[in-house]
Amino acid sequence: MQLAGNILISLPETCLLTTSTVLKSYMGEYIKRWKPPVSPLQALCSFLIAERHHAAASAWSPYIKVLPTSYTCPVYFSDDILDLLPWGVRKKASGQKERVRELYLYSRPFFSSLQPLFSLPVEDLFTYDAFRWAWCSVNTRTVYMEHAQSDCLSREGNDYALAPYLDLLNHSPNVQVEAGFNKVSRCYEIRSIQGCRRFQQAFICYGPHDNQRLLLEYGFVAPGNLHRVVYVDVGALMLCLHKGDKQLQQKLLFLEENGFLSDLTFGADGPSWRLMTALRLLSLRPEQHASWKSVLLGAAVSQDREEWCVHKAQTLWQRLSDDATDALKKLAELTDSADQARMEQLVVVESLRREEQEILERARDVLRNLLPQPPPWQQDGVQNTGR
Ligand SMILES: C[S@@+](CC[C@H](N)C(=O)[O-])C[C@H]1O[C@@H](n2cnc3c(N)ncnc32)[C@H](O)[C@@H]1O
Repeated sequence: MQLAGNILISLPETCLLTTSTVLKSYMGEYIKRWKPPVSPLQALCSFLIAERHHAAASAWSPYIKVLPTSYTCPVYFSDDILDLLPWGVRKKASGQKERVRELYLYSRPFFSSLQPLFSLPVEDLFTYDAFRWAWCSVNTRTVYMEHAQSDCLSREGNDYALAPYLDLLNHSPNVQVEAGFNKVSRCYEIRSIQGCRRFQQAFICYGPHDNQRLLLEYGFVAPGNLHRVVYVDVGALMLCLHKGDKQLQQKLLFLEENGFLSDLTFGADGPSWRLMTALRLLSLRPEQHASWKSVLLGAAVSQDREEWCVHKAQTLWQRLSDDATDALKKLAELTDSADQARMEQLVVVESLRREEQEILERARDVLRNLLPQPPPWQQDGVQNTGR
């Protein structure tokens, strides 16, 4: 039985951990005094680290105790595991790791100012490891809740709320919910719209995310995700292009200016429209310059250019497929000597790569059908009788 329209969970405002909680706490005065103001994210991370240290003495202890002690998000990955990711998400993950470390280094003077609150040296408490844990706790578990800007905090987004108990809900791409703070009941409410069934595990949807985004932000992959795709990066695209094309740079610039050099993908239903459109533009001969604009609007130019595009898509497909197979081989080698934490990270990466392989398998069949089929007597296993 569907639970459409029913409230799945309603959490009173007093149970939410937000920047208001932090500003009203023992840490509030320190934050208010600090210049330039710390960001809402820094404030929440600092508070989580301090509360974890206070253990049973903290009012938030029942919550902190059930938080994961470590995460399978890429900020925890060592370089050899990052190297197993597809190019685009690897680049984003490395950037994210760098930003978290920079934020930690930037926050250290503020952490030092908190020394009067602790008997232990703050350097032993506010370590990079603790900061990374707090950052992942905020990044993977907060719900969106707008707050009024506070003069004591920097102007960066102040829309985080840690919501104990409510944050136990896992993600499913197949459900629809409505979530938000109800100003009348003063509760954070999640209402089921579609996909939740009585007596079954309740899921919520974190957003229409593909698997790379889920891995990057939440440290997991959803098998069979209806938003799953395999990305084609510009580097791979360049490798399969004809270097003798004198208009190549001009074409690439034109594609970039029109937003056609990103989000080029293969899905289970084959190469995306954007990928085929970019290839179509790249396929044009010098004398077809007049067709550039119409191609971006979806026009096909000629049968031989269409075939060129499908062949290039097949070359790209092969590269992506080889890359996934290669990564899975290397992954198997690392698994042999992995401890539990690394093993959990490898399982997530393996799951991403296997999903990729499955998408590509399906895309291959679609690609085959895009080429004109040879007459029956030229197909494998069919004898031409000469009649
Ligand atoms: C808001 S928490 C959900 C509760 C979490 N499962 C727990 O036990 O604390 C988000 C985290 O749960 C995990 N998660 C959520 N949905 C998942 C899913 N469909 N499959 C695997 N892990 C999932 C991921 O580790 C993610 O970062």
